[in-house]
Amino acid sequence: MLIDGHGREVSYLRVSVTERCNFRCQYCMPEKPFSWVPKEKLLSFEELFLFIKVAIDEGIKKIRITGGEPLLRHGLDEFIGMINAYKSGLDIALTTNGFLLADVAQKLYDAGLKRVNISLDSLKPEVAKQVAQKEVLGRVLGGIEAARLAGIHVKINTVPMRGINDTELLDIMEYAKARNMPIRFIEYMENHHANPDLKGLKSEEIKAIIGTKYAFEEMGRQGASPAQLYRLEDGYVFGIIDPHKHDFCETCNRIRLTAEGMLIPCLYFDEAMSIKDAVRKGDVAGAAEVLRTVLANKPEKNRWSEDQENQSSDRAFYQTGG
Ligand SMILES: Nc1nc2c(ncn2[C@@H]2O[C@H](COP(=O)(O)OP(=O)(O)OP(=O)(O)O)[C@@H](O)[C@H]2O)c(=O)[nH]1
Ligand SMILES: C[S@@+](CC[C@H](N)C(=O)[O-])C[C@H]1O[C@@H](n2cnc3c(N)ncnc32)[C@H](O)[C@@H]1O
Ligand code: SF4
Ligand code: SF4
Repeated sequence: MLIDGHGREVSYLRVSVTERCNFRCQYCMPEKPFSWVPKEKLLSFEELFLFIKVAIDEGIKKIRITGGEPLLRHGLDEFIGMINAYKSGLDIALTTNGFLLADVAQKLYDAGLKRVNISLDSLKPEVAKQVAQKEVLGRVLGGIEAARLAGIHVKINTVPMRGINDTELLDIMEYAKARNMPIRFIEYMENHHANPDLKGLKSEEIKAIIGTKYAFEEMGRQGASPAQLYRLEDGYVFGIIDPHKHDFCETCNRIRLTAEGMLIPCLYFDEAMSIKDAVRKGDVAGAAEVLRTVLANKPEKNRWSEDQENQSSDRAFYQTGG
């Protein structure tokens, strides 16, 4: 079992397999970065897998593949197959923008992927284009349908933004509800890489919008999940991820690994330690040592939750994987 310096059990590893992306979302990567990490600095799937095995042996039970856009990396199905074959009963999931999903959904399912979280910020082609700065909606919706058809459990992620998609939150929720897919509204997390003019909606505002049409009751948070859950009268459950609240980090159970091998203890802060040397030498004990050190130094909470206005993180979401 992995316990961090604040006594929290850490059992969830998020692995970013690339920082590159085919979208330029306003809240994440509105402009192409000055340079990408050169290929030789990225860890191969074999190197990532070496660390993942160490992490599983130490107590990781849930692994989420993310990015950048993870489906840009070729052979992702084989990578998932490797993890799936290593230990039974792991919760293996993917977070994707869905654009490239339709063609690979069945292969991913066959490799062992049972859950996918797909970002959907609008059901209007022109608004989706405004957010991602590319014509995307048709392919994203196609990806969602293909994943469902393949038998993958789909969850929708939506970032509510003032003046962009705030009039559509009910429609997006109803789209998810009609397909029996859970939805999470994610509060925009201020970061220095995003469009500086962007304003996110806070949890109270999101609830007020849903409340104009539906009555719902608060269910609290489930286990270590960051989402606050709400149940409509007909039983449908929606969630809000609210990192600006103080209680959000109390049950944090996760760490993040980037495509170049930086192990990140918290999404907000810049601190990280590299596992690259250890895995490139095949040094299992060294990799386990880095893991323990990072856990010992995991921050108690982020700074989005502090009372000052405009707390903004230096971390790029496309590098950490969100
Ligand atoms: N601040 C903060 N935000 C998080 C954290 N984990 C997830 N989020 C936010 O929630 C978004 C959605 O997360 P997903 O990638 O769908 O993963 P998840 O919420 O762990 O998904 P499930 O496994 O389905 O519960 C992330 O991209 C972040 O924006 C966290 O530890 N801290
Ligand atoms: C960084 S993306 C990576 C995976 C994939 N490209 C995608 O968009 O789903 C993971 C998640 O982070 C969320 N995200 C990115 N930047 C964010 C921000 N500034 N605030 C809140 N959520 C953000 C996205 O909406 C997405 O659900
Ligand atoms: S949120 Fe995902 S899809 Fe959008 S730019 Fe970031 S990594 Fe790409
Ligand atoms: S912000 Fe940091 S401490 Fe809080 S839940 Fe996310 S990773 Fe954990």
